[in-house]
Amino acid sequence: MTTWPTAELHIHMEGTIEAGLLVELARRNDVRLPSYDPDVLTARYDFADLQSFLDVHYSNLAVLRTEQDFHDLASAYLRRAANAGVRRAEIFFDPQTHLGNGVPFEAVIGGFDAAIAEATQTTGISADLILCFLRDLGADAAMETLQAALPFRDSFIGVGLDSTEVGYPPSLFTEVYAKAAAEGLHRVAHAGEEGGPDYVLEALDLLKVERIDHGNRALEDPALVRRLRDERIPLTVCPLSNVALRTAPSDLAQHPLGAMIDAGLLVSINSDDPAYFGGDVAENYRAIESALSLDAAQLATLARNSFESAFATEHEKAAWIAEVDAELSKATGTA
Ligand SMILES: Nc1ncnc2[nH]cnc12
Ligand SMILES: [Zn+2]
Repeated sequence: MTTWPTAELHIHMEGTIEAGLLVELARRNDVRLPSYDPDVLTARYDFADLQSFLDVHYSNLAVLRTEQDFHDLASAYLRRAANAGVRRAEIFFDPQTHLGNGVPFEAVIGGFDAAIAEATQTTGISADLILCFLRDLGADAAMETLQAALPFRDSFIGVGLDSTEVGYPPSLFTEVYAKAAAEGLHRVAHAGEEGGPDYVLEALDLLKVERIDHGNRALEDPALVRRLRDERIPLTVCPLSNVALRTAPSDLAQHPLGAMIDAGLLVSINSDDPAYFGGDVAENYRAIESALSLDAAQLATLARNSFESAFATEHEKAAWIAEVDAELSKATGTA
């Protein structure tokens, strides 16, 4: 099977913490875990919904204490990503979680920045950070976080919105996103993962986002689907995440990606929190390929979509898209 060159645009750095590293960091920092056996920890990753995942996820993040920890987390992800075909990664991080754990911004950003610079040197991967606000902590906390982050403005390219969705609509964050736009930051938001199509509309109209993370429930509103198609608004879709969090049917063949492709939407394939949901981005491509019986041309379109949706230069995107085209020629024997 082909490993497609891709951009990974929906990936939470904290959600890449494999159980082995989790245990290593817990021992390093003397933090209690329910078990110190990575297999036992992984076996407990069985989620009823988004919130039940978030509870485990945030609790695990107590193991991240020092700049070295953040460096090691990012290095491990970037190495795996490069092996999974990722040429460009736009990586979410949740500073509020770490600030709440008493870790200074400098340690988080310092560790991530160093790891990204090293990975770019060794693997050629291109990567940038997107600072996410935890929507359940509210708009005032988000604004404070943005202000606290501005001294590190050069270390991230945009802002996002994640965590518990239902009950925390995008409209709450209008002012924060306006401030981010004024600072020249890109804007994305999780919407339509558990929340309805109205959350997607608010993210577009009030937050002026450039991409929607997930967006599955947009399909419930035909006028919104037409708008997403006509305006080529990217959706960063996460198939294995949706199955693991039960926001899509357990049979991947029923995943809304098929309908999104049929509707002509600008969809890309992503892993979300690969340490918890059973696969990296390449495994998401493979799972979707077999569940939806996609052919090489359709997979190449998904890969091209990911680059088209990325916050990179047109020159970089064209080079990556040429790699996809070369891979397609190889896969179809037309090289
Ligand atoms: N899938 C997801 N939805 C919302 N917040 C998240 N944080 C990490 N993964 C998330
Ligand atoms: Zn996500």
